[in-house]
Amino acid sequence: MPTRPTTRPSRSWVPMRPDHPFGPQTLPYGSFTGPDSLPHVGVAIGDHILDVTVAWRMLAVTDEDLFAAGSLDRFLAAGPATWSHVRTALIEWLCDASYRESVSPFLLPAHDVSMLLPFTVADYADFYASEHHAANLGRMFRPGSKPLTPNWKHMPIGYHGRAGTVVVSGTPVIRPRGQRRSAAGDVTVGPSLRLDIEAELGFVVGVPTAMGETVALDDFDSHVFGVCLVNDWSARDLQAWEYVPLGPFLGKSFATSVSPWVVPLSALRSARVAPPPRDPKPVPYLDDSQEAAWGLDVRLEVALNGTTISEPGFAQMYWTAAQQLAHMTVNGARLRTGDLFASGTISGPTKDSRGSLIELTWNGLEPLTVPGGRRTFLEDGDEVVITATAPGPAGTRVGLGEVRGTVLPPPAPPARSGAPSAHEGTR
Ligand SMILES: O=C(O)/C=C/C(=O)CC(=O)CC(=O)O
Ligand SMILES: [Ca+2]
Ligand SMILES: [Mg+2]
Repeated sequence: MPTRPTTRPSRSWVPMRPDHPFGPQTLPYGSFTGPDSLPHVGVAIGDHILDVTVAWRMLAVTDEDLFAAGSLDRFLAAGPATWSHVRTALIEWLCDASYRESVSPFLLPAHDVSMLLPFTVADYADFYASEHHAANLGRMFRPGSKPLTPNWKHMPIGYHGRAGTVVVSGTPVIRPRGQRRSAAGDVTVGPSLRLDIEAELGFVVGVPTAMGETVALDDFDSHVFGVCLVNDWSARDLQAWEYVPLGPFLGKSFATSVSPWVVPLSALRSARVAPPPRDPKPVPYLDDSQEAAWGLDVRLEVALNGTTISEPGFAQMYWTAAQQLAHMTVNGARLRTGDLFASGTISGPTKDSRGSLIELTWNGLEPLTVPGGRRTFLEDGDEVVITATAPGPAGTRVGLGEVRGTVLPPPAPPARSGAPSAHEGTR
């Protein structure tokens, strides 16, 4: 385990409450619509956003216009030396009061701006790294079999998702349509009747690899820039009918929401914790017993219509992000800047730490009561907000912000499908 740095980050001269999760210990990066209506890169500081696209041009003593395009893409690709150089400059600008006059003009009130998807999502993969979640889903999807499949403790199980439907927090989620099979065995087409959430962390790749290259466990920090929050919306009825034999397809490809802020790994050093013990010992490329292996003590909160329904903790995840990246590249598949891989649903051992509704309501048998009524799965109009924080240096908290989404009804089916009633089923 690496030692925890204990130096307190300097206070910022930007006015904010002292325990603000977006204090100078955090400095997450995002993209927003600037005053000129174009995308700009911003860094959150308290309740403000520093317009980095403009500030970098005016203040940085470098020719490199890293942030001109208004997305994080070029910065992500630039790699660890640049990430660290920029963070050092930002800390100086925002904590050294002698910069107040030169930097203040580039601060905007955060509530005035609209946030954009922070980077171009290249490939999107989603893992399944919580033992509690995997066992719960196994019990519900495969009753009569062992909860964990025989491969689960040998490799981080995952699937490739749909990068083009990754959306920024706040984007409405349209209830997906698709095939589902009733308990009686009838196959119908219609809006999902079992729309669910999955509370996850996403890891954002900056530095690419070439085809054939692999990323060893201890090379993780050379490639991965930071972390965001993910809600992997899931249509459980579509999923249950389609997933054998190739895994999730349309049940998870219609929308995946991410938080607008990407928190750099360097802000999460105080949140590193030892991963749980693994039994059996993983194969050599996944064996981190000789490495400075780490999980993250990120604590999430899931709210449905304004009421907290779960508080999952990331620290107990069985597989680490470094093991996931090593696994994802062991076959030589290349990484691209903007690859996003999510942890899998974060569920703990207790009922109030489960990261999906299918677990919280035990497959719909134990409804929850929230504003709006009793819920098993999501109704149209429901709003889900996932927030998270992690320990920062010297007693501070590092905020990961939030990922938010409201469910909208699907548009009417195309007219040429005729009278929908026979196959639409009912909601
Ligand atoms: O066990 C299954 O068949 C399905 C599991 C999931 O739906 C989980 C999934 O998408 C991965 C995760 O988020 O943990
Ligand atoms: Ca998932
Ligand atoms: Mg998804």
